[in-house]
Amino acid sequence: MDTIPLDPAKAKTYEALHAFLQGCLFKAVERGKPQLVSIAAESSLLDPLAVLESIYEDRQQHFYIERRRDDLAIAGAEDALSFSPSGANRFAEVKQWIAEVLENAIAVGDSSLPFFGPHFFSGFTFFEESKADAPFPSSSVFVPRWQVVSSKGRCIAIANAVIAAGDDIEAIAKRIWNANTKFRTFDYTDSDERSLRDRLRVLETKECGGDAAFKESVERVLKRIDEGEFQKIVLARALDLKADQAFHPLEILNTLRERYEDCYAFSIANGKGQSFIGASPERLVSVAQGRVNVDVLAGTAPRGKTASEDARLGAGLLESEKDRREHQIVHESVCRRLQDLGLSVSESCNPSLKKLQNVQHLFVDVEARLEEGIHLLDLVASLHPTPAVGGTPREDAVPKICEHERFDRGLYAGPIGWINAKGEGEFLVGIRSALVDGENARLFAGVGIVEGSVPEREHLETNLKFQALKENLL
Ligand SMILES: C=C(O[C@@H]1C=C(C(=O)O)C=C[C@H]1O)C(=O)O
Repeated sequence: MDTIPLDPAKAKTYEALHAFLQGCLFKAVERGKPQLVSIAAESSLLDPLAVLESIYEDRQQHFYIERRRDDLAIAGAEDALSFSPSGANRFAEVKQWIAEVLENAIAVGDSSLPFFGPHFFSGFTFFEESKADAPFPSSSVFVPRWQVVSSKGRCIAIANAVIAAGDDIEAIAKRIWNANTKFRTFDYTDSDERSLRDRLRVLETKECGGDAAFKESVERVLKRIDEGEFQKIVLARALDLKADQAFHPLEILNTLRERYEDCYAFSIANGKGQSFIGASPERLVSVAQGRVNVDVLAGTAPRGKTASEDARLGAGLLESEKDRREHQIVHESVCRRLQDLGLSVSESCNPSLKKLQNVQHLFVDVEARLEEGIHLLDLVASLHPTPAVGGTPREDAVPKICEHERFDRGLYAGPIGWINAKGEGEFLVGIRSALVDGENARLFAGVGIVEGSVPEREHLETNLKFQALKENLL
C-alpha cells in the first residue's frame, strides 16, 4: 500500500482532489491494475449507527459493529470492492485477496490517525459451504465506499474508490467530494418517521422443525456422547417470527447497543434486503498492537432478580462441575490451536463471570503475543468453530450438527469482523443473533451439550438466550 500524507494546505479544494485522483488514474494505467484509493479525514463527532440509519437503504450492503464498553463504533456501506470465495480454503482466499488489494492501494491522509487506510469487512457462515439461494455466501469480504469510525472522542470518515484505466475521474471526484462535505456537516435525517409508525406487533412465532424437535435432538446426542462418539456438541434452535410490518434492523440495534454494552452490537447487510444482526458477547479473536485475545465463553446461568439471587446463581455457575467442564473443553481447544500456530498463551484458566442483561457466563480472556507471519485470518481459520459453538473433537462433532438441527445456520455462530491495512482487527462469534428479512425474522440460540446435560434445562437456557433479540425487536 502506498501512503500519501495529506498536505492540508493543498488538499482542501475540489481541484486538488481532482488532480490527485488523476494521478491515481495514471498509476492504474502504469501498473496495469485498478487502484483502491482510500481517503481518511478527521470529522466532527458522529454516531456511526445514526449515520447508517440516516442513509439506510435496504438494497445496500453495509456493515456495523459497536461495543459500548470499548467506546468503538464502525459503520461502512456500499461496496467499492468485494469478494466471496467458498469452500475449505475460504479464510486463506480472503487473506490472499486482501493482500492483493493492498498491493494496489493508495491511502491518503494523516497516517497517524486511528483507523487510517482501507478496512475490510467480512462475514463467514458457520459451515464452509452455503446453498446457492442462501441469504449470505459462505464468505464475503468487502471494502465499503464510505466508512465512519468513532472511538474515544474522535471520529474518522473514510471515502474509498476504485480507479481503473478509462474511468471518469470527474464523476469519482464529485462523489468523494460530496461524501466528504456531507460527513463534515452531517445532517441526521429526522426519525419522526419512526414515531409516526405504529408499534410493531409480532403476529406469529414458529419453532423450526416443530416444538419437540430440540429436546429430541438433545436426547439423541446425549446417547451419542454416552457411546463415546464425541464429548461435546452445540445444538441450536431457530425461531421464525412474522410481524405486521417490516422489522427495522438498525432501530433494533440502537436498543441492543444500549442494553448490552458489554456485547458487540452488529449488523451485516447483503444488499438484497436481508441483514444479520445481533448483540454477541463473544469475541472470537482480536489482534491489536502485537497482542492476540480470544474469549473463552461457555457455561450459562440465569440472572437473579435481586443482588443476592444473582450472586447465588453466579456462585452456583462457578461451582457447577458440568459448566466448568464445558468451559474447560473450550479453553483447552483454544489454547491448543493458538499453540499449534506457534503462539505462547497466558496460562490462567480460572473463569470469572461475564454478566449480561439476560444471562451470565463463565469467561476467560486468553491472551498471547502475536508472532511474525501470523495473520488475523490464520487465527480465525484455526479457531473457528471453537467448541463454544461447534463441538469436541471438532472432526467428529461438527459434521453431526446438521443431522440434529432442522435449519441452515447461515452466519449464526460464524466469524464476523473487520481487518485494517496493518492486519489488525476483530472477529466476533455471530451468536445472540437474527436474520432479518422484511417482516420476517429468524432468531438463533444454542447450547453446549455434554454428559450430564438435561434436555429441559437446555431448552430453558436457549429461551433465556433468545430474550436479547426477542425483547428488542420493537
Ligand atoms: C451457542 C451459543 O452460546 C454459546 C454457548 C454457551 C453455553 O452453552 O453455555 C455459552 C456461551 C456461548 O459460547 C448461543 O448463544 O447461541
